[in-house]
Amino acid sequence: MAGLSEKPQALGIDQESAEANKNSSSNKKSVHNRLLEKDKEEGGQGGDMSPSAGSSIKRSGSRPQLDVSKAEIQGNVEEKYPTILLPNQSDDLSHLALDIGGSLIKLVYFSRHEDQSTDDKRKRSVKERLGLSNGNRRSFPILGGRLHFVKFETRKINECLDFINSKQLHRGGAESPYADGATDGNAIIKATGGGAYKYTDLFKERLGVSLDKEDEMDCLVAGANFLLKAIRHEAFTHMEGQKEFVQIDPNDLFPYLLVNIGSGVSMIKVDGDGKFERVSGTNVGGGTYWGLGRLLTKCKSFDELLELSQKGDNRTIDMLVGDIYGGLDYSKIGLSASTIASSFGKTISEKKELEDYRPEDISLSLLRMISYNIGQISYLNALRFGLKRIFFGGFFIRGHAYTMDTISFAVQFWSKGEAQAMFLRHEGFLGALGAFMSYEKHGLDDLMVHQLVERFPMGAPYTGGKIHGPPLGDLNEKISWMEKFLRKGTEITAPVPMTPAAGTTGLGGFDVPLSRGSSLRSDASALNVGVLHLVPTLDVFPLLEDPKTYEPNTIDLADPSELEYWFTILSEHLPDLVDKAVASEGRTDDAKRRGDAFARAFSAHLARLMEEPAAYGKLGLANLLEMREECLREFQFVDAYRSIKQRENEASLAVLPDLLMEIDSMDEETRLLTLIEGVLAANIFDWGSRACVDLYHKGTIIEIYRMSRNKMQRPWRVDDFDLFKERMLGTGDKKKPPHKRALLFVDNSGADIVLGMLPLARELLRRGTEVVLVANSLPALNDVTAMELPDIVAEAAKHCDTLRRAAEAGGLLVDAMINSSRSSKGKSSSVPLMVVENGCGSPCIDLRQVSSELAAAAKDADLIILEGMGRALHTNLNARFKCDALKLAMVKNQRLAEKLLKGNIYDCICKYEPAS
Ligand SMILES: CC(C)(COP(=O)(O)O)[C@@H](O)C(=O)NCCC(=O)O
Ligand SMILES: [Mn+2]
Repeated sequence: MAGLSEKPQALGIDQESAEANKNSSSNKKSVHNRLLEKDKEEGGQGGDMSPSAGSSIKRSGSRPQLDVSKAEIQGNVEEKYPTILLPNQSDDLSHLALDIGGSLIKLVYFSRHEDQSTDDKRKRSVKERLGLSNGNRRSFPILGGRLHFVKFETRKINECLDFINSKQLHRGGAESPYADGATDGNAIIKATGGGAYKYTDLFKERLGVSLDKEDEMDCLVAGANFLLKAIRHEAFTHMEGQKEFVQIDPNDLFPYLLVNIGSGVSMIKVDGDGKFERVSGTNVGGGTYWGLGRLLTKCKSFDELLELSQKGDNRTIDMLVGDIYGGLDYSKIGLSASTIASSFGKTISEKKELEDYRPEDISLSLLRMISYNIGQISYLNALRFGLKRIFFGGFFIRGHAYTMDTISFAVQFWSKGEAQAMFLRHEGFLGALGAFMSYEKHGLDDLMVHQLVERFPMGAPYTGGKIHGPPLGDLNEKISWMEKFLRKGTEITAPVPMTPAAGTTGLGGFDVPLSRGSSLRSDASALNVGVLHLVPTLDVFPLLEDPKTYEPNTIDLADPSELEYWFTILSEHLPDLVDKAVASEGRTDDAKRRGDAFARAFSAHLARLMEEPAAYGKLGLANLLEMREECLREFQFVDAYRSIKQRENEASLAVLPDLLMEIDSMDEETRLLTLIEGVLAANIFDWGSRACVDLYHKGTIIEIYRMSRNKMQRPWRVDDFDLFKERMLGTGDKKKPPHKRALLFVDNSGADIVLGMLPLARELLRRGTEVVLVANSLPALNDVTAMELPDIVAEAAKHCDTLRRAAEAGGLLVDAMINSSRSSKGKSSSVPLMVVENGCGSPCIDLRQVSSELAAAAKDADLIILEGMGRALHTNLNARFKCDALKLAMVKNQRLAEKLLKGNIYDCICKYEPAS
């Protein structure tokens, strides 16, 4: 019987190793503490502090056991064994794990991310004020680093060994001081898969490391559990060529069926972390497809066979219901004429030999037969155990659209639409990730979705679903690589047109899926796997009404026309952006070279995403805008709009006193309206909008600002001002208490912040509301950053007592006021003005991942004001909050104005939503 006799992958739970693991992790803490104590006794100099012989913990002998430089006590110093943070200690962290399969070697490795965040005065004062500490770092020693996913063909194992060696991954990474030293032969790498046994000697010989074998099934399940809980859109469905990402609630994940399709197939019922049972399997799997396919078609590789199937037509091989019923459906039992009645059934009744059949058709029939069979058995097992979800993984799938479609069809067909097959973006890395997680506790399994950010470095569009090439060491190598690729030809970078959404081929329930189009590069639909950044300081914004249903993006790029439009906009903006970026670095030759490489890299990302919009996961406009900024940073452009921002700040600060005087001469109601108008008008200074940039050639900053203010006519396109005014000023005798704390999500530098948001902040402060200015952590276009804001506030405060007192009270003016004759510090009765960073480096904001500073500041806030197109329109227009929310933006794009608001460019929105 299928799946029972041979058990090609009958890997059960290894009780003994599970026990050993349990013991070793419970021992770990005390050993660790003992080590610390011992180290303290010996003067804390580190040195050779390897655990005593006989310890159950296997540690690499190739690296020092403890590096206590810059050690810091965390948490309660009164505790007997306080946790000590060892920022330079890498021994705790194992850097590499492998899954060595028959055809592919998968690597997961960790690199420590240099903590570039500066602990400046602003940060320290915010931390003090909000009662923040670095506490969460201690429970996640691995955080603050990155996980990389790389694969090699097993037959080219030497390339893999070279890669490990060049990056010194077996010695703790190239940054480790021990990278160049000789190993003493005790270094250990966790590995799973058959190759962990087969290549033990080779690893020892070439790298001097031992492979510590981990059970394959343990690893698969651990990897799948981690991914499904920690990556927001890890799972997706695949029907008729369309991928749709599925949001899995980490608290409602279990039980599920994991179907791993390797050479054979394992079906695993997963009930929790480390709790699983292999409930079934089938010996008809990937090996069967490849083996039979090779014999029947003479193909030389699995990929070649798979590629052949894309051009096949299985009707020449398979016996369909219609073949039996004279072209008719067997409608009584619900079978259409095009349903496969018998795989390969047609070949029995014809006087044809193997050579008479097209290899393409054979490959397709075989692929459908096997995928269909696996889908059916999987569904029956899900039914047997009452499992709602089936996740498919394993090397057989390897992101192949047609395979996924066929499995999905089978599950849908047999379950009559009740069940759905799901696939995993990192499906190839489940085992390697699980092996990585089997190292002693490093906190990876405690990670939360919001602490992970996936980024796609410049190589992503080129590697696609393919095997990784040699490592690129530094920026110069990256640039040369880009240049080389451009010379080599365009076949890799050029977008491959998608097959138009054709109709079905008339094959009924198992029609050949659309993804079979021959014009589609075979791996084009495969998904990229990015680098996972583990960021301990990210949090979910606590004022979101429902984080589970929150969707940051307003624009749905699943709509092809939207996608094309925004891709064109971004491509057209590139030359100007490169020009600004190169200018920001003094137009040196080096900057020009980096500018070119950036333009190529970003264009390649765009081309890749045009080819496969889901290649990097769920795609929204915010992701594209952020990727552009990330790509600039990758080529070391730290702040492309630096000088523009400075110029605009200066010009605006010069007119601020006049503006404040004008505002102060107004009655309360006119003042509030003027302030809101001011914010909307000043939001015109946006270097990311093509129309605005064209406008800047037509006048000075102040002229444009005046023009914009003069055009502010109500009603605005969305106009809730009266509602907001009522909340702020009350009606008649009915006054409402002021808001306790307002979070102002500020946008652009120059007039936008100085003449728009600061005067509004001042009004709130005057009314007794604490104000928190929330600004970007990193530059994006001409957006003001949290680092820049204190100086701007200090300048503005020279013209305004309210701002000065509030800034002092908020600890913002420590430096600026040092020479002040006033000594009101500490005695001030003013409510404070603070600046917090938002955790982003993008013009948009995803409120599921904000800085812990912002999350802490939000706790006492009862009003939030989101300003600008990026934060209030592209993202968050539809977001609902637990507190009052005001969304203010000028729409600086004609199409968006038409589409979203049935309006015109330069229309404004003032959307007020009281707390629900
Ligand atoms: C990048 C932006 C979101 C920045 O807008 P902001 O948040 O500064 O108001 C916006 O400029 C934009 O959507 N630009 C692209 C569209 C265009 O050029 O028309
Ligand atoms: Mn902006």
